[in-house]
Amino acid sequence: MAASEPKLDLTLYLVTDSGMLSGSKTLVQTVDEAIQGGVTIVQLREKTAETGDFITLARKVLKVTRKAGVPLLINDRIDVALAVGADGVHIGQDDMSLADVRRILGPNKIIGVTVQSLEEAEAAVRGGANYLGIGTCYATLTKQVKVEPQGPSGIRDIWEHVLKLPNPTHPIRAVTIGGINAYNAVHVLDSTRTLSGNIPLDGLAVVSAIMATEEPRLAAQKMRAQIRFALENSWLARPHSNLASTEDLQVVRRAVVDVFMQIKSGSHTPLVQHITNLVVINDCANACLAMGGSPIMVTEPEEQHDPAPVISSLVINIGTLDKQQVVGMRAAMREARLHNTPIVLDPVAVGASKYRAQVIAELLRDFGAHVIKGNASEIAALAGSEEVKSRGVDSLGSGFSDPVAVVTEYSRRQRCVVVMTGAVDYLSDGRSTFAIRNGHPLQAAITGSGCMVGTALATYIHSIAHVDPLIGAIAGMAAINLAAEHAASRNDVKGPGTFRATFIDEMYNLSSQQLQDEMVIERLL
Ligand SMILES: Nc1ncnc2c1ncn2[C@@H]1O[C@H](COP(=O)(O)OP(=O)(O)OP(=O)(O)O)[C@@H](O)[C@H]1O
Ligand SMILES: Cc1ncsc1CCO
Repeated sequence: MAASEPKLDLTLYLVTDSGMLSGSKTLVQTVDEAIQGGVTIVQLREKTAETGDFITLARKVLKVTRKAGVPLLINDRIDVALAVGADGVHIGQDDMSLADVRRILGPNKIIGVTVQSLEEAEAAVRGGANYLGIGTCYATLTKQVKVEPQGPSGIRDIWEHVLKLPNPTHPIRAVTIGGINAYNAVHVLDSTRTLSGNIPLDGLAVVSAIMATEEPRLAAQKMRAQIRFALENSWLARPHSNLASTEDLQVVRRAVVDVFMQIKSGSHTPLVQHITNLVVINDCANACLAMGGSPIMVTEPEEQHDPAPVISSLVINIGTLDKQQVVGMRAAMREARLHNTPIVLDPVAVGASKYRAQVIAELLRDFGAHVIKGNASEIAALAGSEEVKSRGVDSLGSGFSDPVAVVTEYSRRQRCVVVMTGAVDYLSDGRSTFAIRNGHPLQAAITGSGCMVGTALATYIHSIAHVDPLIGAIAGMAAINLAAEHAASRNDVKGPGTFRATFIDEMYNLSSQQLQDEMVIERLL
C-alpha cells in the first residue's frame, strides 16, 4: 500500500445505511462524528442509489475519511471506488469475483469479502482478500440474509478454520457483522476467540448501532470502550487465570482466601442481583447477606436499566421459569454485559423440558455467561451428553465416569467457568480444573442448596476486572460447603429443617482461618 493511503485498522468498522439516519443529521455528518468517536474504517453501502448520486456522496464521505486518515471502502461498486479513488471495496458472494476485482483495482487497494461458510472463507483467503467480514452473527433488519444467523460460535468456527489454513500469503484479518452493538460487543469478541490460541477477531462491524442514533460520536465511543475492554481487560484477554494456573496449590489457596477476606472484612459489599426461582428466593437472599453480600431481587424488564451501573454481579436461575421472567432475564443480562458485570447462570432442570433447553441456548447465544453452574445432569444436558440423567431438578446416579474431561471440555467450548456440583464439586476455566471435597449430604436434603451455590459464586465473583472468576468460584464453593459441614456437625441440628436455618448461621460465622485450614481442594488439571 502506498504510504499516503490510510492504514487498515478493523477495530471498529462502520457500514453505512442512509435509510437508517435519524433525520437530524446527514450521512456525511454521521460518518464524521462516528470517526471522531472512534470508528477506524468506513464502508459506504448504498444499495439503491443511482450511480451519479453514489459518486457524489462517496466524494463527500472520502473528504471526511481522508481528513481523519481512516480508509473508505465502497460496497460492491468497483466503478464508484475507481471514480472517486476510494481505498478499496467490499464485496459479497453475489458480486464480481474477488479475482476480477483484484485485477481491476491492483495489488494496493483493500478488498474485503463477506463470507458465511468455511468454504467461502477459505476461497476468500486463498484469493487474497485483505480481510473477511464473517456473518451473519445475529439477526438484523439491516440486510435480507440468505443464511441463518450463526451466533458467535458459528462465527468462531469459521475464524478458527481460516487461521489454521496452511501457508497464507498474507496475515488473515476478520470482523464479524450482524446485530452487533455496545451490549453484545464484549460477549461476541470473547466468544469468537479461537479455542486453540485464544485469538480474537480484529474488530466488529456495526450498522444500526451507529447509523440509527442521534449521537453517532457517543455511540462509537461506547463501542470502542467495549472493544477495548474485550481485547485488553476481559478475563479471556488477560494472561488468563495466571493465579489458578500456577502449579503451586498454596498460591491458589492464598488467592481464594484473599477473595473471601475482602468480603468478610467488609471492605467490599457486593450488590448481587438475582432473578431466581420462587422456591429459593428467600434462602438465596439470606445466604447472600450471611456471606457479606447485599442481595437485590429486581425482576421487572423495565426496571433493569436504572440499578445496572451499581450491580456487582447477576445470578440468572431458571428454576421456575415463565415467559415474562425470560424478558426480565434478557433485559438484565443485556445491561450486565454493557457494564461488564459478571453473570452466573444456573440452568436448573435444563434437561426437563425443550422449553428450558431453548431458553438457555438463546441466553447463551445472545449474552453468554461468566460462570455456568449445574449439577451433573444439568451439565450433561448442556454439553449434549447422555451419560447422566435427571429427574426433575435432581441428578440421577453416580455422575460422569470422567467428570474432569466433561467440565474442562464444556468450559473450553463456552469460554466461561463451569462449576459442576455433587458430592464432589468440579470447577474449571478450561485450562485449570479443580475438585472441592467439602460439603455434607444434608445439603442434598434441603431444596435450593444448588441455587445457594449460585448465590455464593456471584457474591465472591463480584467484578470481572478484579476477581479471577475461577478463584472467586472456588472461594464461593468452598465457603458454602464448609458452612454446611459446620452446620451439620452442630448438636442442635436434628434434620433438614434445623439444618436449613443453621446453614445460614454458619455462612455468617465462617472465618478466613477456617477456610484456609479446612478447604479440601485438589488440582486435577
Ligand atoms: N453427598 C454430598 N456430600 C457433600 N456435599 C454435597 C453432597 N450432595 C450435595 N452436596 C453439596 O450441595 C450443594 C448443591 O449440590 P447439588 O448437586 O445437590 O445441587 P442441585 O442438585 O442443583 O441442588 P438443588 O436443585 O436442590 O438446588 C453443593 O455445594 C454440593 O457440594
Ligand atoms: C424444587 C424446585 N423446582 C423448581 S426450582 C426448585 C428449587 C431447587 O432447584
